[in-house]
Amino acid sequence: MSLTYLTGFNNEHESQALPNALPQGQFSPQQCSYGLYAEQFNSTAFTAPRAQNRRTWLYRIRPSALVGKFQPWPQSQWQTAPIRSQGVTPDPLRWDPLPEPTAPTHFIEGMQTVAANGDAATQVGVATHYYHANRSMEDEYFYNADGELLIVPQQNALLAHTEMGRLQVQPGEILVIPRGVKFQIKLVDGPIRGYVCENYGAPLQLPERGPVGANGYANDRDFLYPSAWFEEREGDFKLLCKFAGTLFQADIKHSPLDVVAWVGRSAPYKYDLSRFNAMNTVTYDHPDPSIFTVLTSPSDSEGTANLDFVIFPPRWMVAEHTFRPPWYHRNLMSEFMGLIEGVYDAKEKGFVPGGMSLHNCMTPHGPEADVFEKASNAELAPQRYQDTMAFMFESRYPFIPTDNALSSTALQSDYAHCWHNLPKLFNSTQR
Ligand SMILES: O=C(O)Cc1cc(O)ccc1O
Ligand SMILES: [Fe+2]
Repeated sequence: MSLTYLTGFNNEHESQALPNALPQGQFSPQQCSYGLYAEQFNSTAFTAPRAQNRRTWLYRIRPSALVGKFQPWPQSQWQTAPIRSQGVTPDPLRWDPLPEPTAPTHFIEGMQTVAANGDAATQVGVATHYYHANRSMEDEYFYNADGELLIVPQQNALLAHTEMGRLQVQPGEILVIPRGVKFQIKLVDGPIRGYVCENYGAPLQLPERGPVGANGYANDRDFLYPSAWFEEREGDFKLLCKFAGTLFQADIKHSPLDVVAWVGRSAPYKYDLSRFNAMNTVTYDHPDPSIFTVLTSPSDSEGTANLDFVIFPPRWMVAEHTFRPPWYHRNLMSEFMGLIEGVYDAKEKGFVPGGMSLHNCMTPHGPEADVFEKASNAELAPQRYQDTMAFMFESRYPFIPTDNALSSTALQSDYAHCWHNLPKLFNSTQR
């Protein structure tokens, strides 16, 4: 399917699916063209500073207020912080890909929470989820009042139908859906799976570039927003939502994806991770992974993110007289990782595409024993890391894994063994 997109991160985009549907010179005319209703959508406070303010004006067939009464929708696998878990542990954790559902399952039904931190009610922290879907959402629509969704497909493309239009996203690309935007996820070429970071905090933004200058990392122009598109569809549908940690459903007699025109900065967007302009050392030592930050959700403490979304893309490694893989380390920040494709440099075995790992605050980790041995003795010719894409959801708040994730058959019982045969190399008589 060929979709058209608008380019530029956080621009005030505008788009209309019918000519002259978008009012000119004002947002709220006495009567909108085509008999549309105007609706303001704010995913930041009215009074948020201009640079952070995200709002969109929607011109729609019916206002969002036309919806039935919400009732709880029993769906137990999507959980919300604060999480009370029996199994908190400072041990490093790693999972194989989670088992696929056997029953027909759409994107919201197939969302399983792996870990969460902070408290959604105070707009602090994030949750990490794993999704599977083997069927498209058809008569079900969804929005999340608890946070923004960063979706990282790992298997097969998905098609998002949203209030602002349609976006197709494949493994190697990401999709961000602002808090509150109504959407459906459709299958394109078979069952889908991947990762989600639900961000309860400040919306994701591009990190500063500092002395790197005016270019590099993720470039604004590579972020793609949808063109206006609408459904004029009536029937017996369900609007699902998550609010204050509970999933709800309401009857709705029309498609809520009925926005004919829109203008503003709060809209879903996608980004192709292969566009990331990686910076790295051309001299020596392994820099901190913050050089690979694609998007960040700041917290109230400068430089100490609620969420950093970091990738490990294909790249040249040229550091001289250097141990090139990640060093052994312990970190204030908590690190949740996933692998979209290929092999990750610190872990050649056991961390597989579709798998996950969790190294919480101060949990020591680093290269597995075989990688240490190999990298300590490798000839340091320039080397190209190819066909690989790992990522990290990094947060200042420790991730509390859910009981479901801790009792999953996919949890590896022997992960820490990857370091257990690191030899003692110390020899006080040999420098
Ligand atoms: O632990 C990890 O594998 C992620 C990571 C990668 C890196 O290159 C440096 C630090 C870091 O935490
Ligand atoms: Fe790490």
